Amino acid sequence: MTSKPKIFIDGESGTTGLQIYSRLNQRDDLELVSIEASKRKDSTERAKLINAVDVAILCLPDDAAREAVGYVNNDKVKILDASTAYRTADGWVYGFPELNPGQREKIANAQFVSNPGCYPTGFLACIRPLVAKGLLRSNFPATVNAVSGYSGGGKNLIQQYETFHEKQAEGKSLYPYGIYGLEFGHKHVKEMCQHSGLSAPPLFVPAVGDFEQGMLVQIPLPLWILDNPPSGKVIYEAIAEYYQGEKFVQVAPYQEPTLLRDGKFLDAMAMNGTNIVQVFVFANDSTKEALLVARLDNLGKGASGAAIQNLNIMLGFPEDLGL
Ligand SMILES: NC(=O)C1=CN([C@@H]2O[C@H](COP(=O)(O)OP(=O)(O)OC[C@H]3O[C@@H](n4cnc5c(N)ncnc54)[C@H](OP(=O)(O)O)[C@@H]3O)[C@@H](O)[C@H]2O)C=CC1
Ligand SMILES: CC(=O)N[C@@H](CCC(=O)OP(=O)(O)O)C(=O)O
Repeated sequence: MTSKPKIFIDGESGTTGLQIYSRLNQRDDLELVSIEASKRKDSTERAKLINAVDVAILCLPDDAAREAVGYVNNDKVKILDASTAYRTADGWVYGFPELNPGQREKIANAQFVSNPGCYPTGFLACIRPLVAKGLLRSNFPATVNAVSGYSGGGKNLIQQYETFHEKQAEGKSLYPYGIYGLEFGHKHVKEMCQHSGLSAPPLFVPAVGDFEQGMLVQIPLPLWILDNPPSGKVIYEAIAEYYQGEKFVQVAPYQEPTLLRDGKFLDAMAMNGTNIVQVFVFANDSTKEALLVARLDNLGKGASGAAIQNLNIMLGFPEDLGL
């Protein structure tokens, strides 16, 4: 590798691509290679650039990402894919460094790394430690209720919301909070199942809200269905121990009311602009109920921040450079 690694972002003008670009553009330890605007979707030009850099970051819809991977003919080029296309594929390393012991080393040594999805990042951050430590059996029937800011839907959804905001005075309406994915089988379910270690797919109900960025992922735990239900404190301590020393996965103090706005509300936007996913454990031992919540910026640890963290690992740089 050259002393200044070359990076190409395919999809540089999309929501995820732009955020990666603006963070990398401030660094002088990398050389950003850009495609001419008029050739943005020109396959010959894209293929040429992909094979001419040290790392190509794909910030594209799934089909275009598959196309880009098909162009790779240089085994020295590393690919970091932000799309859903390869998150459960053989031959790819899952880019969630904190998820399992040894995951960082796998990312560092891989040619092909898939950047995790925003919702799966929240789900996996909460559930993986409990499955890995045997506190939840692998056939636990997990459910996930989650809300994302509208930037989670990329340029198209952003434009729909922004158009609505501009025309609001004319009485036009757009959903302030809407659940979706009601046919089930959302594109993230397989990813959540495979990387959590659960044997059955979680029942996942995503939602979008009228705020641009931010995300809450909730996993209710009806502990009374378990033979030996752990207490809330035991769950908290298991997760806190799993992520001890991690900078970008932070476990919030147990049942700490000052973390709630007005002592009541968990604000979806509090991690915006950071690469941190926060994990919360709420529980009532007498009713044997618990709730795990992850809070993250869907474009931070849910996309662009995670991509930069992975890029740093892939290049052998300190993991938190530029974050
Ligand atoms: N938004 C989010 O919160 C997250 C998104 N992701 C993933 O990142 C990827 C990109 O998403 P996002 O940034 O939101 O999407 P956007 O729609 O905002 O951006 C996608 C970009 O890809 C470009 N593009 C589409 N087809 C091609 C092609 N054939 N060749 C070159 N460029 C192309 C688009 O250009 P044009 O607009 O001109 O078509 C656009 O600039 C997706 O796979 C998504 O799943 C990951 C985590 C979170
Ligand atoms: C609000 C919204 O529409 N969100 C998108 C998920 C965001 C995304 O593109 O998925 P990744 O994070 O896996 O890339 C959706 O549900 O399809």
